[in-house]
Amino acid sequence: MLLTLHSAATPFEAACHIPALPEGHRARRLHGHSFLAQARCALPLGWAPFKGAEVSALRERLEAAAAPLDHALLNDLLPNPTDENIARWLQQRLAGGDGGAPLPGLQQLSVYSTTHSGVDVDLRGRAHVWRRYRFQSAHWLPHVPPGHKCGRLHGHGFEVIVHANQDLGERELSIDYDHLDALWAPLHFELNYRCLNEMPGLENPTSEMLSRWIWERLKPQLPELSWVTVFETGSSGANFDGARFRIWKEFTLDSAVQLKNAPPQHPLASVHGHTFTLRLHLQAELHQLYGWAVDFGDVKERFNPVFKRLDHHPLHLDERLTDGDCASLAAHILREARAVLPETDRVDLYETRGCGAVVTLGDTSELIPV
Ligand SMILES: Nc1nc2c(c(=O)[nH]1)N=C([C@H](O)[C@H](O)COP(=O)(O)OP(=O)(O)OP(=O)(O)O)CN2
Repeated sequence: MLLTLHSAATPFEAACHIPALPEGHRARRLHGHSFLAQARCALPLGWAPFKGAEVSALRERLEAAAAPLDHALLNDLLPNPTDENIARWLQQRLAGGDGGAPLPGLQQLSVYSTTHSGVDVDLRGRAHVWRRYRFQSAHWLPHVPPGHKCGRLHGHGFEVIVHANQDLGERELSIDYDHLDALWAPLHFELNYRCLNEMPGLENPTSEMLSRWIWERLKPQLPELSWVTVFETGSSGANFDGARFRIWKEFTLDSAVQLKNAPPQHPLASVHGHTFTLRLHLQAELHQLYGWAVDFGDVKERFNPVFKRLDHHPLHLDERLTDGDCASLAAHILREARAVLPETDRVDLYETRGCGAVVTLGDTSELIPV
């Protein structure tokens, strides 16, 4: 069954200190962040003023709920303004606690205090904490067909996101990211400024193999670990959750749109455009020899005809598209992608950071931070 989640995000600038942390901890001191709050919702039909206005209406609702946080001292509103507590506070306001209309279908509320850390609270109230790390390494893929560019020694600025579900363990990770940093530090030491192929267990260092290698090292010490994300490049990567691998490839689409159902004076009724961020997600068994689910290069090549029909085009003039809103476009892209890449089970499409839609045939738990 196809599930559509609409997504909206709003930034806010705020000061805070966290008295619940131990004496001497840096975050007990007054400090500040450029935060981002993001809501993902399975909105019922008819919730927005017109079909296609879901993202803008959701953004307005989220902005209203988050307004008191902007340029504020968060401790005036919350005694311990951790990312998790801010997310729960926003969740409660979106449920009608701020006097506004209760937001239906809220699946996930995320708060990121930085671009490298954040917390997602799901509809059952479970907190998922994530933290992003980087390392600089070389590798080559020894089993790829002759002439494949990844068979040559090359390198990447790899990024890893460690995702933890607090329900799986005892710790309140969202209050103190230092525990994750301490567990990551020896892995960073092993991986950074190295050639990955020389490391035991990484003789074929695809993103998939690397995500499993990291999982196997972290999980015994971090029962909360729920999955590991490896970004091999800015546009491609893999997730491993202890059982299955998922990969994604990201594209940018620069296209014009116009919403069919917008009333004449509404801004969305005029021809406008976006640099869309499009992410295709695929699930497949690992190839025995290559050690990957699907080659990122193949994803790009097989998807290219679909991409070319959408990129630098006026999408509102394309008769195959029902409308130009993110959810309609993402549903169309998922259909077209599956015709050439049947392993595709999800499409994320954002018109601006955090604002867009996720259309999926699979589960939505593995949401990668925007
Ligand atoms: N499923 C996988 N496919 C590929 C992997 C991998 O680990 N898993 N690795 C590679 C190469 O190492 C390559 O460096 C990365 O591939 P790709 O995303 O194609 O890299 P680009 O940055 O060159 O992508 P562009 O979109 O063309 O810029 C290959 N495949």
